[in-house]
Parts: sequence; structure tokens; C-alpha cells
Amino acid sequence: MPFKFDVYDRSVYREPAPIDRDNPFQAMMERFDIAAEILELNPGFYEYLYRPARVHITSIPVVMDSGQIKVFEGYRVIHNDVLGPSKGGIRYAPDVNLNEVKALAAWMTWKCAVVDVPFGGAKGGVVCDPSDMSPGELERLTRRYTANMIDVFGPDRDIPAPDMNTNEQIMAWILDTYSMHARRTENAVVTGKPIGLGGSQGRVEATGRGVMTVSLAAMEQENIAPANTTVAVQGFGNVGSIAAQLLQEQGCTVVAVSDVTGGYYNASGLDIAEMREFVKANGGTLDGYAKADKISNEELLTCNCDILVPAAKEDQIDADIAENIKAKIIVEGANGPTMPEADDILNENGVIVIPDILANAGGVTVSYFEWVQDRQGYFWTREDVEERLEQMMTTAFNRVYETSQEHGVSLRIAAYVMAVGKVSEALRLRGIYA
Ligand SMILES: NC(=O)C1=CN([C@@H]2O[C@H](COP(=O)(O)OP(=O)(O)OC[C@H]3O[C@@H](n4cnc5c(N)ncnc54)[C@H](OP(=O)(O)O)[C@@H]3O)[C@@H](O)[C@H]2O)C=CC1
Ligand SMILES: O=C(O)CCC(=O)C(=O)O
Repeated sequence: MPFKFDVYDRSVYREPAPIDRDNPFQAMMERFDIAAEILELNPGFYEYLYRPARVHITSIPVVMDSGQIKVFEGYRVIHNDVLGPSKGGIRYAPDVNLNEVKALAAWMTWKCAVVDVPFGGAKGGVVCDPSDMSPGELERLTRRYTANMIDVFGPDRDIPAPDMNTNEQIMAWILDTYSMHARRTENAVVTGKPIGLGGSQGRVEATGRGVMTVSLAAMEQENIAPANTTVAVQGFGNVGSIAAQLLQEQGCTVVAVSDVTGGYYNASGLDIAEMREFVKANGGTLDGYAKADKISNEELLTCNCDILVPAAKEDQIDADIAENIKAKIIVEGANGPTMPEADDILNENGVIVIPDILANAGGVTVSYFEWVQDRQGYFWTREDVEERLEQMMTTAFNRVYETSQEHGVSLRIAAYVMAVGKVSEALRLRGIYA
């Protein structure tokens, strides 16, 4: 199986910047550079495609429950809208920053192109700690952020969705605030909203389901049967917990999962459905779960398993961790979990990496279905959604695999080649640089 590839010179288009490992945008650029070189990308297109099209930074004053006014910083980065309205989630986190949001926005552009949905890429972020805020404070923050972005968002312009620490309720507040300003109900302005407000069947599970679909496709390529497959999952939120449960339902043995409180390991297999119930009843955390051994985050990433699903956040797999990874296949549920220097090591060691811009694209694919349903005012069954999702994820997996064979590159670089090729072809057709 030719999964070992050349290491590319990353300096054809720009002077390599000093390595800044706290900057996920640089990690995105390092892969983009390789794809640009393979595609012999027009330098003008290169220049245009690596920059975000628009960056919005806003101050969000919120009256806290104490009566004190606190001002939060919020971002919305539109990386590109050449293929259609920009699309991407909003992240609430104390450490979210502009470089991270710029990287996440660019990944959305490439992801939408890989799965062939007619969207560009965007991402939003608000620097806040939702675990320390009341529902009322979160609602006021969300409504004011939306009001400040009223000229940015729109069903034909830029369509937010959930990401880390945001959920259906937050999407509902965005819909309501936007609609109040628009003087009409605009349910297509946001996806990942409750079904009662025009949300889609299957959106909550979509990213985890997509992770499952590409995991099964990779197992098939490698002739590994689910019943003989062990899985470890980092992150037990929307993506991680659902991917773990669905892989278990397919016959895999999930031996380890984790959240910020650490890892939980059981060589004979964890009961994921029961763990999800435990988390619900335990204030949203795995802390105190007793039917497993406690392990560290690093032990989880390097534990004995066949498939590793990083589904927490960026930059989790560095060179040291990569050296010690025992999994045969990594399926990136999170955005940007693997650092560029780790790519080369994993590649050398024959570990197959299904890259984020393919592996976690199930979420945006069902968001696309949701937007289509809202605009038609006609809603599909869960079976319809799941069948179409499986078909689009499988098609994307096969196309990325074929591109990797054609160019002799890893699946990650193949996905970038496909995406950058598609967006630059749209630029050429539109005549932007003609
Ligand atoms: N939601 C979606 O549809 C999509 C999400 N993604 C990406 O998937 C990733 C996860 O998102 P999502 O599941 O929505 O987010 P959630 O907020 O639902 O869950 C995040 C999970 O990661 C855990 N976590 C955070 N930091 C660490 C850490 N250092 N070590 C171990 N676990 C950690 C959290 O633990 P705790 O709860 O204890 O804080 C939580 O279990 C992100 O990279 C996101 O961008 C990608 C595509 C779509
Ligand atoms: O569903 C969406 O529109 C975007 C989800 C997202 O933020 C992501 O894929 O990273």
C-alpha cells in the first residue's frame, strides 16, 4: 500500500516564516504551500488564496448577572467566498485568538471544496469562558455579537454554525437576533439550530457520523474488519462522543476516551452509551467515571489501538507524540490536531492520516443540507440525510484517495491539492486575475 511519500520543500512561494508553533494559521499555510507547488499555482492566486478576504473584530459589551459591564472580544474571519456564501462555526473559548480563527476559516474553505458543497470558508470566535457564565450572560453575549455582525451574516453572505462550546441554543439566539433586525424570520442564516426552528435531522450527529464513514472506508482499504479494531478518541464533546458511539455500534472496541479532565482507558472496551449518560448527569464531564483506568492525555494519544480519533482541538500531535503513536490510522475529527512536523514522522512510520478537511466534513455537509431545506421550505427524513451524507463522504474519500495515488502524496496533501485546485479554478473562471 503506497502510503509513504516524498517530503516537499515548503519554500517555493514565500520565505519560510520562523516556526511559530502557537500559530495554527502557519500550520495551515505549510500544507497549502505544498499543494500550491504541486499545482504550480499562479503566484497571484497564491497571494490571494492564502490571505483571508475579510477580518472582523468586534467589542461586545455585556451586562453580567452582577450588574457589572464586561467587554468581550469577538471575531469573524471570512477566508474566501469564491464558491458561494462563506460557512463555518463559532467557537467560544478563553484562549481563542485571531490566528486560530484565521486558520479555522481557511480550513473551512478547503473543507467545503473537498466535499463539494457550494460554500466558501469562514469562522468566528469569542474570547470567553462559557463554563463560568450563566445562560442569561451567554444569551446576551450571543445576541450582541450577532447584532455587531449583522452586516456580515446572512443566508446569501455568511452562515454560522456550532463549533467548540457552542450549540443549538446559541444558534437559535443568533437566528432570533438576526431575524429581529431583518424584520422577517431568516432560518437559513444559521445551521445547527434546533429542528423546531428549521434545523436538519441528523446535524447534531453529522460530524461524528462522517468520522465513522471515513474510518470504515479506510478500514476497508486496509482490509481491517471493525470487529478486530480498537479505537481511542481524544475529546468527548459533540464530535468525539458521537464518533465513539457510532464506531462502537459498527463493531469496533473503543478502549479509550478523554475530556479536559484526562483519559479513561479499558482494554476490554468502554460502554460509550453509558459514558454519554454519565456525562449528561455529571455536569458535562467525565470526571469521576469509575469503570476505567485514568490515563494522561499523552497516554491516550499513544495507547495501543488501531484507530486514533483526535476530536478536541488543534496542535495535539507534535513530533514527540507522533514518534510514539501506535495507531495504524488517524482520523482527524478535530480541526488541525496534527502539527506539520508530525505529518512527516507519521508518514515515515506508515500511519495513515485522514485529514481534518475530509474527516470532519460531515458537519458542514449536513449544514449544507440544512440550508438547502430551509431555502426550499421542505424538510427531509433522517434516513434521507444519513444516506446523502454517507454518499458525499464516501465520494470525497475516494476522490482524495485517487488524488493521493495520482500525485504520490499523503491523503492530507491530496485533499489540499483537490481543494486549492477547485477554488483556484473557480477564480480563473470568474476572471478575477484574467
Ligand atoms: N461540532 C462540529 O460540528 C464540528 C467540530 N469540529 C471540530 O471538532 C473539535 C471538537 O469540536 P466539538 O466536539 O464540537 O466541541 P465540544 O465543545 O462539543 O467538545 C470538545 C471536547 O474536547 C474536550 N477537550 C478540550 N480540550 C481538551 C484537551 N486538551 N484534551 C482532551 N480533551 C479536550 C472537551 O472537554 P470538556 O468538555 O471537559 O471541556 C470536550 O469533550 C474542534 O476542533 C472543532 O473545531 C469540526 C467539524 C465540525
Ligand atoms: O457546519 C458548519 O457550517 C461548519 C462546521 C465547522 O465549523 C467545521 O466544520 O469546522
